[in-house]
Amino acid sequence: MAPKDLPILENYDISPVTGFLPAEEPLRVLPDPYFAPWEAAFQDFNGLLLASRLRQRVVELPILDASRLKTKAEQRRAYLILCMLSHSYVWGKHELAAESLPAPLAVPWQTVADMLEIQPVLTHAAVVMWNWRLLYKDGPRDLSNLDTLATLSGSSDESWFYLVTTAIEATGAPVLSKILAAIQLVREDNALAVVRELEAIRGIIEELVGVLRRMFEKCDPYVFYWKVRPYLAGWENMAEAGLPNGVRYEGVDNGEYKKLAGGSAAQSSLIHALDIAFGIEHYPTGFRPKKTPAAGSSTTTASSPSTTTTSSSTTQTATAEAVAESVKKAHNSYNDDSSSDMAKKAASTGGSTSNNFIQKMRFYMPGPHRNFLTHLQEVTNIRQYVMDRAKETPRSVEVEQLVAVFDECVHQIKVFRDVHIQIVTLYIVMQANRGPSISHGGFVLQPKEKETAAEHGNKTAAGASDATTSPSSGSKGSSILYPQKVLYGQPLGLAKKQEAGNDVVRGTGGTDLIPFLRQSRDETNESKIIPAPLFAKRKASSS
Ligand code: HEM
Repeated sequence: MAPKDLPILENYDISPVTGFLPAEEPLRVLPDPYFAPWEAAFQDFNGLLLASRLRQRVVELPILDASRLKTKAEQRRAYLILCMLSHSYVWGKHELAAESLPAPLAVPWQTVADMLEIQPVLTHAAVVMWNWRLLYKDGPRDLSNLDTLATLSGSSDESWFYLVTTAIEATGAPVLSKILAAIQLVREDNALAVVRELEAIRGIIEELVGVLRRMFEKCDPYVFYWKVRPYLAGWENMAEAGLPNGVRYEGVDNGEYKKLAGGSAAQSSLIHALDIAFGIEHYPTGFRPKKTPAAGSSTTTASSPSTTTTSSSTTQTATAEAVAESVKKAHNSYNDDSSSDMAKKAASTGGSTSNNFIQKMRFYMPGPHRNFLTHLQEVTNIRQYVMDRAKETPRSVEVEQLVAVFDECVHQIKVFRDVHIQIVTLYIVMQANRGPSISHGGFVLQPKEKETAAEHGNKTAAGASDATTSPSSGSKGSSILYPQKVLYGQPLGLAKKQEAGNDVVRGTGGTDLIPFLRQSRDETNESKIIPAPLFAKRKASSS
């Protein structure tokens, strides 16, 4: 049977030059004056939020007909506006979270999300891929020439946070054509040419690591954790933040609650494409399939996630639908299960599960990009080829080179994940452990804390204005000099101080963050053809 055709990037809304980023700069304003009320609210929304008047402004908005958005560029601009206004509305500024989103936002948001085949919740696509402009029109898409169109907090730290990620997408763009070229060369059994493509890919991944490291330069971890991250949160696993059921979208699906995860670069199709190209598989946290290191290679005893097993004879559309369904199932199932339950389930079914957080993140990508990943999964062959050639005895120089460069690529993805873990440790774990520098963490007091304060006869504690004499959940009194010692009960949103002795910090999807990220890194490392310890030894001796 003839192998399935390789995907053509342009058919999936992907540019060979800019990758998953649109080839043209995102629109700075919607051209149709009909949408002027949205643009006006968007222009003012940072100020309205600060003045606690955004919610009032939102309910005054008309319910506009989003089907009038004709081009993809217009739909993306509208989606960005509606994502930022809606997350600002739900989380507020020093306000209790709102569990109902008014129709002027909810109705068009759902319509635009359907048009883009994405979810009506803030995503990586909104804030990273469709939220940039070039400072100099003819300049590069890198950190010397990029600015954001909007931020939720109005801070340059938030801009940098998005722009580093935008620059990663731009830097990684050429990798997509090279992956496809390598797959074609494998089909032609042209090992030497595959080596050349992989060398180029290795160089690009190294560049990605370089850009990622620049996060530390201009994004302050405190600002990120306490002022930005709370707004990126979605409404899944947010009971503690006051949204146990998610958010009701008024005028949509009979006003049913939706539980949707918030924005995360785990939704970056670029990183998913690299994982697929190099055969890196991820499993639920706590569940690791057994490895059988044989002849310098490693194979998993667990069956692959469902996306890897789709028959290549099915039509592209049917396959895309099947996989969309499987991603949806992974999403729902992930919502229902804790990661340890999933691990048990995975173990009891011989490891056959696709309920991994990373897999679930495809649900939050734009439809064409998700479909591209599905197609790529169906044709990926590089890893299998390198493994097969590695079994040859004796190995030719060419095969030695092939194995070495394949492992170098995987190693760079592993280094990317190492740096990412350092970032998450500084930007999330350490901030959560230190606590906020104002005692209420910048969040509104919840009624029960006010009552508790009143019961204690401490009048000033009920207001957030005086941090010097307030009671806290943990310690007695505080000093304005050492405010980080004291928190008023549970602050809202994702930003919260860790309780002493509790070292579990959770991600937006409810994952136990560090074990999840470490496992993802280790799964990468273990995907080398030459087992990782041997690879390290060889690398040390060659340098
Ligand atoms: C301040 C910077 C960053 C922070 C604090 C951060 C935080 C996180 C967190 C908490 C997760 C766990 C999943 C979740 O709950 O969303 C995650 C996953 C992930 N992040 Fe980031 N991230 C940052 C920057 C980036 C950048 C620039 C990229 C580049 C594309 C990236 C790519 C990923 C990927 C691919 C995952 C999925 C896990 C994996 O594949 O190993 N992150 N990140």
